[in-house]
Amino acid sequence: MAICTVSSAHSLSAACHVAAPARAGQPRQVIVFGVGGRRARRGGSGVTVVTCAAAGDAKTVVIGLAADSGCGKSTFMRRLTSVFGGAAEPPRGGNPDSNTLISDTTTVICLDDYHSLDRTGRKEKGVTALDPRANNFDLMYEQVKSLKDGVAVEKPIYNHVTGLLDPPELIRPPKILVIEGLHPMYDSRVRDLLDFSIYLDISNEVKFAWKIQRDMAERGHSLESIKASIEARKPDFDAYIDPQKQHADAVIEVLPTQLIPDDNEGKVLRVRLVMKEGVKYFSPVYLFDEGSTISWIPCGRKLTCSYPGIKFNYGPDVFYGNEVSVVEMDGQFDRLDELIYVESHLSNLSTKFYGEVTQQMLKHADFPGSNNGTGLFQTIVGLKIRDLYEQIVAEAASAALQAAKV
Ligand SMILES: Nc1ncnc2c1ncn2[C@@H]1O[C@H](COP(=O)(O)OP(=O)(O)OP(=O)(O)O)[C@@H](O)[C@H]1O
Ligand SMILES: O=C(CO)[C@H](O)[C@H](O)COP(=O)(O)O
Repeated sequence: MAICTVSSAHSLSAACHVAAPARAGQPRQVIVFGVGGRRARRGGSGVTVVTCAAAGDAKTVVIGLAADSGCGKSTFMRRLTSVFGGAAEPPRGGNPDSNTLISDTTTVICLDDYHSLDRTGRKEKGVTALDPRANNFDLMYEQVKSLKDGVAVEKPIYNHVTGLLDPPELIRPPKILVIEGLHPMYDSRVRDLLDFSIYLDISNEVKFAWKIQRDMAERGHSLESIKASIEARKPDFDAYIDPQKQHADAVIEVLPTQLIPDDNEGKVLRVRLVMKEGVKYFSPVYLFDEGSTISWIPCGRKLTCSYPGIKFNYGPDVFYGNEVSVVEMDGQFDRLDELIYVESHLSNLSTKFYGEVTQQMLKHADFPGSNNGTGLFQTIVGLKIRDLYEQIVAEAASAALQAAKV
């Protein structure tokens, strides 16, 4: 057991580095005397015991998922956690309005919890939740860093029911931490902590159609109020949220179909999976032949398609100055069990067995987007994240073995 003093209650992870040199296979405990910080000000003793990870332990892998509200983040998270098995649930016995979801492998935290202004505060100051001034990026950085370093944190909770900031909840370092919300890639310090980042890019037309579906059909909002809310958010969305996509390792773009001329129903979608080249532990998926440019209509004997059919495109491209590979699917599946035919023509899927993508899609056939490219590409990215995690763990284990030999 080592002893040290830190200048802020949020620097607990630093204590692990200064007080006890890491040894392979040996977790260490450090007693920390905090000389300031919130914990001490709240009347706490200022003394904390921190358990630090052993050298060679895989650090928490951190994934960032950015998107506007109502753009499918929760649906994507359900697909991702399902890839690892086990159900994701809010912290047991905690705040019923917690935004956190915990499963055996993953903890998903919602960055709305780092709003520094509550609903009334934003109204008084005339700022939206998308505005960086309504969010505490220092705390976001410190807590994500602590979790990545293997140290538990007391994370605030933004209560969407009351619009207030509730007392914090304890978050322990998981194997995989997903930070989802409006700003996972906005602050460069937080961005640098991410092992992989995804941006869900929903075009305005489609966002509007989904908002109507949820907020009008399911929540009783009027068409006018939905339009007004989208319009009110747009300037801040364009200024602070949308630019984050240039930093993403994978972008899922959701656009209106090009198979139906002047379609304005927004039911059939064209979805593009844009994958950055050269990202550590991530190799882009391809269709038929890596690096080539391909247009493929799979409809016919092996894939049933009704109007307007299905079209895939694949090829290299440049996205915000970065080399990327893009797989695109326009249209929707009639029969999900036939998806295996499409899956067998895609390579680098990081599946563990033949047909795993199809199996995952069939398992969640009731999730929104299961009959089109949104569900398909979210599932594929979920498998890629599992693969990335397994590579990082294997590398850490091999480093620990090396260290033990030395
Ligand atoms: N792939 C999809 N295809 C069709 N509709 C979708 C799709 N994904 C989401 N939706 C629609 O958008 C709504 C919001 O989805 P979801 O709850 O996953 O988004 P969210 O980003 O987590 O939202 P919020 O941040 O507001 O909680 C769903 O109720 C559904 O109507
Ligand atoms: O953009 C959002 C992310 O979910 C919300 O609008 C923001 O968190 C504010 O929430 P609420 O409208 O419940 O006060």
